[in-house]
Amino acid sequence: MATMPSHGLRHVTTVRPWLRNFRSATTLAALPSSPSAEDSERAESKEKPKPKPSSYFPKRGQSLELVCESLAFKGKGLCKVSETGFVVMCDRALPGERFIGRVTRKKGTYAEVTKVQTLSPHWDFVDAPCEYASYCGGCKTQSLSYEAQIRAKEHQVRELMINFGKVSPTELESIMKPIVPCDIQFRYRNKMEFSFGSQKWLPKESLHERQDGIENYALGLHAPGFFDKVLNVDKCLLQSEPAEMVLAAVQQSWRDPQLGLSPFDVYSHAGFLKHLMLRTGRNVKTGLPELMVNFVTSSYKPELLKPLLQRITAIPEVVSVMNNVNTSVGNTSLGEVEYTLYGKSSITETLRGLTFQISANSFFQTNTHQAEILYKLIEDCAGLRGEGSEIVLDLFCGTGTIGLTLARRAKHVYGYEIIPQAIADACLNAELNGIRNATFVQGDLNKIDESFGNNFPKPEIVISDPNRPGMHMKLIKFLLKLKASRIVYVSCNPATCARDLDYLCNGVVEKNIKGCYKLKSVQPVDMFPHTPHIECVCLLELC
Ligand SMILES: C[S@@+](CC[C@H](N)C(=O)[O-])C[C@H]1O[C@@H](n2cnc3c(N)ncnc32)[C@H](O)[C@@H]1O
Repeated sequence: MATMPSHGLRHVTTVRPWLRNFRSATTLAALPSSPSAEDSERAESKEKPKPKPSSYFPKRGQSLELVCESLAFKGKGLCKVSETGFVVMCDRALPGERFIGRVTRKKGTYAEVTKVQTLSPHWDFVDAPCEYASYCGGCKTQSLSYEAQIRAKEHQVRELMINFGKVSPTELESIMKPIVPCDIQFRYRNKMEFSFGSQKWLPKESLHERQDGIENYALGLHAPGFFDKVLNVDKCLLQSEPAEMVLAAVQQSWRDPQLGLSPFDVYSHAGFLKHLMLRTGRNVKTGLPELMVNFVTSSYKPELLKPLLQRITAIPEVVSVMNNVNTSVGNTSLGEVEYTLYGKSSITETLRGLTFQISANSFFQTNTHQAEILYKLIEDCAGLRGEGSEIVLDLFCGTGTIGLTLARRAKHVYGYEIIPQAIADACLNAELNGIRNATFVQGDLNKIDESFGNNFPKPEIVISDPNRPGMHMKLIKFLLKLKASRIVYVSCNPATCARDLDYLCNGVVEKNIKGCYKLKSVQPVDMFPHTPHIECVCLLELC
């Protein structure tokens, strides 16, 4: 389908008042307001007086006609109620889309709506290649052109850096680099986890087709907001071709009543099959893909899996079939015990010239292609002299991938991580690559005390790659006291990233904490096309 014509609203870049509304309802509520943001808000309000958004609050169940202005937190569409400017967030509303939304939830100073009917479609429309795109929680923006997706992500980072990071717009202009797009927009994921379920999720219009028993079984992805319902999928365009073949082979046979297989039921806790995890790596000698299939089951009954095993091991890329047994009533994919049903117990992948061994439960960057680019950016920011004289502190090191890629040019790398298995993998990966100047330690970085800095020599470079909540204040205080020359902050959540950058640069006045860093660069990277996720690599230098 042809691209939809754009109109005047498309290039609106200063929509900051929503952040003021939105901020108080997020985990960032405690942030002091940004003078630069307030100044620009004041400037805007002088130009165009509007009724105070706080004086208006739509009722639950109320229908509103809305236009989505941009994408915000979690990729939700940001809209403002006409006349009042009141902020409304809507899942799956895309920029430019005019629609009727029904208010479902009031959240602090904004409301959430669900889309009832699209009146006119969004800008930059493209046909979504995946048949499940409009239901699946994975790819929410597949029908938005890729160019528009990355523009929206870049815009989001810019807004957050100005409003939460308190970087002035002029300064940001000189330090924020254009987002690095992902050249591969499909088949980029090396890991997919599908769930077995006894209740198939159906779109509203097909609910009358609901059947009982086997017909209601599903293997696929949880429908957004439903822990008990699974959207049955026969393919997923994000995974590799061999993984696609395995999924098809399992789908063709697992419901056969003669096999006696049943999905785990989250209510009755009966049933055998919990998850199907597919991981794609690469044979380091041949460069060809190799695949691990991991069945997560509620008990250990290998004879039940035998017929499936026969089918999937006929696919040449399958080199490992694992069985993680999780007997708990919960539905997590981590097994208490792990069995190798076929082939090897791990697969391999290469990243920045190093080899990594990946087992069923070890963490590894899910987009290997883009991780190469991300890690190169991190290396560039770290700016190691290469004489082997500098100490690197790798915080939130996972399986040590970043630290190990830097170890070649460093004197020593010290990595910290909370998950013991990840630390074990990091040590194994160091050994596998003949790296002896790296030490990985298990520990909770949210619980460090005064003595933390005694565990390693003073580093010149700190890499910090926290998960979504960002860094704990204890760690911020530690870094401000440590005063390493450079901090490379890698983030998968630009909101908490902007907050932490502000703390490191400007301190926290209420807590009498002084900042001592200067933000030198902000580089957004798109690791996951069609999803709301945004990665950023930021460089801070000691003032
Ligand atoms: C975004 S991942 C980064 C992993 C690694 N740097 C990489 O690139 O592969 C964040 C890591 O932080 C770890 N983590 C989360 N909370 C932690 C905490 N409180 N203390 C230490 N590590 C933590 C997670 O287990 C995870 O491995």
